[in-house]
Amino acid sequence: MGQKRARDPKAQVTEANKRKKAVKSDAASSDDHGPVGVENLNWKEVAMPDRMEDAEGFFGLEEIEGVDIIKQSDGGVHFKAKSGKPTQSIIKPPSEDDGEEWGGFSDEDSSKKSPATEKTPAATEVKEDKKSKKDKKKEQNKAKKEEQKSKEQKPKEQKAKESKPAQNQNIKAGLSFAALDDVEEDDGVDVSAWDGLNLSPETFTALSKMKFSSPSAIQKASIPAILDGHDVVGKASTGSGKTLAFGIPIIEHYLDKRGKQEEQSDKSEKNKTPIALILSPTRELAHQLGKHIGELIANSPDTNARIALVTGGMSIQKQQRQLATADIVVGTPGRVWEILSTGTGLIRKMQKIQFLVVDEADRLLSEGHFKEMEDILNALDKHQAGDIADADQEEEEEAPSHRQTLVFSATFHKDLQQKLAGKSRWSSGDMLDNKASMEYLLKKLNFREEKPRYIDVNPESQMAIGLKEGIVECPAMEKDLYLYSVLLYYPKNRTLVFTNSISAVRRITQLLQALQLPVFALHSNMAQKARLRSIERFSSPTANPSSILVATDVAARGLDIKGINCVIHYHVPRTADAYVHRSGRTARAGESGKSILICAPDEVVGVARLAGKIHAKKAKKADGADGPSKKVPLESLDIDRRVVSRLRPRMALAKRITDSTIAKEKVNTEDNWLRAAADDLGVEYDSDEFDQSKGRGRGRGGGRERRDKEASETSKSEMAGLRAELKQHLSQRVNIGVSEKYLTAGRIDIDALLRGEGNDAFLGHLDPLTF
Ligand SMILES: Nc1ncnc2c1ncn2[C@@H]1O[C@H](COP(=O)(O)OP(=O)(O)OP(=O)(O)O)[C@@H](O)[C@H]1O
Repeated sequence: MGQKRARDPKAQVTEANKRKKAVKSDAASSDDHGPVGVENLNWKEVAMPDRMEDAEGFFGLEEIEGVDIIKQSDGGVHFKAKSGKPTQSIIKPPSEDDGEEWGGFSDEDSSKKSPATEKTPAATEVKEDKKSKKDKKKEQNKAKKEEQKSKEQKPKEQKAKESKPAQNQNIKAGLSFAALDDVEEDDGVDVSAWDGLNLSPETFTALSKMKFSSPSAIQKASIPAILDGHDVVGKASTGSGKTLAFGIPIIEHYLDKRGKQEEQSDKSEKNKTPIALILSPTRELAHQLGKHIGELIANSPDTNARIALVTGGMSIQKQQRQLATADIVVGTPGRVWEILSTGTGLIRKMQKIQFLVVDEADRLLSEGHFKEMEDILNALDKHQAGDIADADQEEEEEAPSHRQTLVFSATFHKDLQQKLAGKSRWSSGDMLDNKASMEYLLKKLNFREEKPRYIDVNPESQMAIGLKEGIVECPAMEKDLYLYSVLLYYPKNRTLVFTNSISAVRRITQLLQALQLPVFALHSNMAQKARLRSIERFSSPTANPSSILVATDVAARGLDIKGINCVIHYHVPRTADAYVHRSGRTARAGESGKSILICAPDEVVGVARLAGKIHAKKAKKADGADGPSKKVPLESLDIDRRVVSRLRPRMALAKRITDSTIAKEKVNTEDNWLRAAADDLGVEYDSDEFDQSKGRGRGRGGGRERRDKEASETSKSEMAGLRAELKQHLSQRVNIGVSEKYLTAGRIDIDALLRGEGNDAFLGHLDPLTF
């Protein structure tokens, strides 16, 4: 099997590589050996940003330097290397032959392959004698490892050549371009800590290249159980590697299945069925899951598993095309169901999946996703279902599921946890309330085993080990000021600010922009491309290290952005789970991070209760006492009063600018709306008359309307004045008690100031916050 895999590299890409090899020697010697053809020029692949993966039909880009183009009298074009002789090639109109670069998503030439004899990975597999299966696999792995070792001893040059096909294959899979950078094979780390997990050499190589030297606790516990064919319910803290806990076994299954198909010469694209459906509650998370598993594939030699991303906000036709040849489908329930229900036979294909993964299960199985989840789960288990028309008419028939169901989250509320762990019985009854709906969906998951393996690697704490939690108390009307102060206290931190509403995201983003901070917004009313763009700008390694993302809870779950040092809860989260997930955007994968709640006095009691709930087990253990501890593990952070008072004038100006901009936008939108309505009714619209009639109405909201109106009436010159004044403030450091006349009077470390050390937002000594 190993040999076959070694032979498998895609002919197309190998061709391209051969071409490149020829080019390099041609180009290098063009001076000596005469002209080179257009296809033989020294083209270099251009690394594409991740978001290009969504560009319709855009496959890749190559560039070339140092070539002169000479026009001929017959209309042809010659090439000449700048320092060399003219070349002979003539640009031809594109012909079919020129299409060799384009592979798209159905790039394999299925006509060359023998017809498929689809072998469904059925429940019988799990009943196989596990011991003999394991022994067999161990032997295979040993052989494969030896083969891999001998490969690794090949000269570096040759290895580099071999790594190319894997790169291009993954471009075909439409995933992370970031992962496609050339990785030197000997750049990997020692991965012997993964030895006991019975993984393939391909996965070992990928883990080594990804520098994952050892499995996380959830990976160590879940991977063997999943490889052994069990249903698994996995609970582990945020950022602890749950994605690969199910991603690795899926890829292992793919490699296994591909091996079997190779043995049977069964490679038909047409009869291909996906092996896994991974459901996620948000689009961003689905993209990230695809990207993360895509990186594993990209780093795994000769592995060409294809991932289809099926989320809203993107072209449905493209997703349908991708889905037809996908090995792994990652999506949000709404769009997945939208595509499945188009009646093109996809349901029948999806019924053959080996893995159903429900990520962030407590969210997916609760309100909001009920209808689509129910539809998807029903469709997966319908007997002989072809398309939705058939499915609707058929009698619902329950059959034991052949697939494995994998359910993961950092939080499972108690009831769900007990049900999943098989500790309490399903109740039948009224399906209308939320709890009953969840129970109903749980039953619909249709585990293949009576009791799934329940793996909880952190029963005591849901929070990441490296996370510090703090609380800043402030007057209710001064949250903006305190938020700004905290941001200035931690100037070189990448910070995620959570609010409870879209309008707050908009307002705070504008406010911080007015204060010249590098800030981006994320909420569900933004267009999908804008959402992804915000995340990309915020998370890019080249982004400002002080970048701020202001978001609703759409960013609370699952998002894995490297280098977030600080999470600020501008609004107190509505539930304890939301607090856990929001805070979990920092201190990931063993890193450290801070989570800071900004609290008005009347929110403090609720916050203490919330924190007590989250830390109850840990506190109980520490105290050795019964019941929740009174000690709340949130550190109280004291913001220096001088800082607050010195920042007040800036904030007042920034607020006036922001309020006025927002009010103007609102008035314009309202005005446009009323004008359109008046047009529709065929009446004349008079804004003054309308304002007067509004003014006659009394009651709630009148004050705000008046304020909005006043703000919207700030003239252009007033706005310019406000902006100039604010600019003036922002051009100076915030002086916290230093005489600027006598800088050398001893209260300031001049050397440090000249070296640019310390917090350059302030002038004078500032005690750092206690964590
Ligand atoms: N074995 C490992 N060693 C080091 N880093 C790892 C390992 N496995 C995964 N990671 C990294 O850990 C980070 C978090 O992983 P992942 O997103 O899967 O966490 P999670 O448990 O799903 O978090 P959440 O609950 O927030 O969704 C990722 O950046 C991933 O690359």
